Amino acid sequence: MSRELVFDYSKTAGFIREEEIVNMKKAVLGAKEVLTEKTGAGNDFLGWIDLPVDYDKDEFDRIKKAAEKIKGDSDVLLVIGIGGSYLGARAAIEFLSHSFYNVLPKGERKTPEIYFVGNSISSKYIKDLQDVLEGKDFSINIISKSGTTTEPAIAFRVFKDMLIKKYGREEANKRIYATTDKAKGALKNLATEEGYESFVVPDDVGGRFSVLTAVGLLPIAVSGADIDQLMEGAAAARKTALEAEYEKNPALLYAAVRNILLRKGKQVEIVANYEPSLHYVSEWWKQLYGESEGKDQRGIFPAAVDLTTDLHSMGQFIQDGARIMFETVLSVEESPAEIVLQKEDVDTDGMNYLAGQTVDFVNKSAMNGTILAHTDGNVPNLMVKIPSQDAYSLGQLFYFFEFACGVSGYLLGVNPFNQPGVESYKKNMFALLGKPGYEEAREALLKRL
Ligand SMILES: O=P(O)(O)OC[C@H]1O[C@H](O)[C@H](O)[C@@H](O)[C@@H]1O
Repeated sequence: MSRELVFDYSKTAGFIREEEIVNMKKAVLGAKEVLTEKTGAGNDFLGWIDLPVDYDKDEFDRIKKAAEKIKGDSDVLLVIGIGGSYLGARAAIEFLSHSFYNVLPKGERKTPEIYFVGNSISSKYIKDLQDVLEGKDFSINIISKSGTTTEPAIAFRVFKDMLIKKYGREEANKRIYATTDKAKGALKNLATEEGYESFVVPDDVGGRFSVLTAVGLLPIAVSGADIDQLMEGAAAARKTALEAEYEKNPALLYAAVRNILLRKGKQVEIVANYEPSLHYVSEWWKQLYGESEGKDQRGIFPAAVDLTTDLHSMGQFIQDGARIMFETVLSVEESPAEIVLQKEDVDTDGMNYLAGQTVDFVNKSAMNGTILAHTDGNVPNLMVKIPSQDAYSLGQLFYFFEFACGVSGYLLGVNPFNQPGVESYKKNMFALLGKPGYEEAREALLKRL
């Protein structure tokens, strides 16, 4: 079986004519050139394009060493970050690891349980996590490119304090790993002062494009996943994205098709998976496309469903509600597990007709049936075929989506690499929190509350 990721838009027939794809070629190749020649808006944030082949090898080795240390001295790794500083790692770890922490697959070495915190400001969540840590050895990976984001900074205060109480400051500092800017920001200053081992988020890589830097790689390595394979998969997808002709280039075709659909009024893209372990891949994708394209009153709204689960809740709307969406299915071609259904003596539940079939056959039948039902219901369908649930395939998937996102953003006419809109809530929050310098805004807001 081929190891290459496949983009299949054959189920858009009836919505898009092949001629329309041909007509987009010039614009897509133009957008690709703007991206790769670095002549467009946001061109100081394109470090991710060459990351899979041009990364800091010394740091990569340090990441592996740090991961080994954490595996050796910690039952738990806390990953503190938000947005692009946690979604990629979480997507990868859930995609690649066992679904549960309380069992150990045969022959596998126990790796630390990994919990994400700092991605919300929930007292209950923090307290519950403190309960989990009771009596356990743990380390912290605090991740913030800016080093000043409120949510992770709050969580870091709480868990750093817990770490120091448990181990004393000196040992605690050896259990803290800071991934941040190479020179600036509050976190960098703290890391320097306290002597935390530090990893760098390169200046020219924005948060949502940073999964293949230390941001993603350290937690992913701690989970036991193969980060060499991840980078190799990404390098393969990079080669295809840069070199393959338009007609055979998954990233370029995906960018073309979604922009054609948008221009036909399809303003929502629903990414659909059929594996619970892909839930956070969809979340990562939502940030990538939402922050990159949703600006200047433009963009496709990125949504996601977990199927078949959500067919029993959102399925009605997708099939029959306002016709504003298209669907992009993430299909894992080969399931890593095989469960065969057994025949029962008395067929009370009427399921004996499936005896001898695998659960994955049922899943794929549900998927194929749903795709046809949704296209019958006027929801154009795109498909991203992921060869298998391994690090190489995931590396390809990450890169494919990133490259397509850059091209798609330029096709749309926006700067795909900034996120000015995110600041608005922060300003209000700082004012309400009483942060120095926000006094005037505070007065104005309090009147409105
Ligand atoms: O890594 P940080 O600087 O803490 O940023 C974390 C996240 O929050 C910001 O507000 C941005 O909207 C995201 O793009 C970013 O990934």
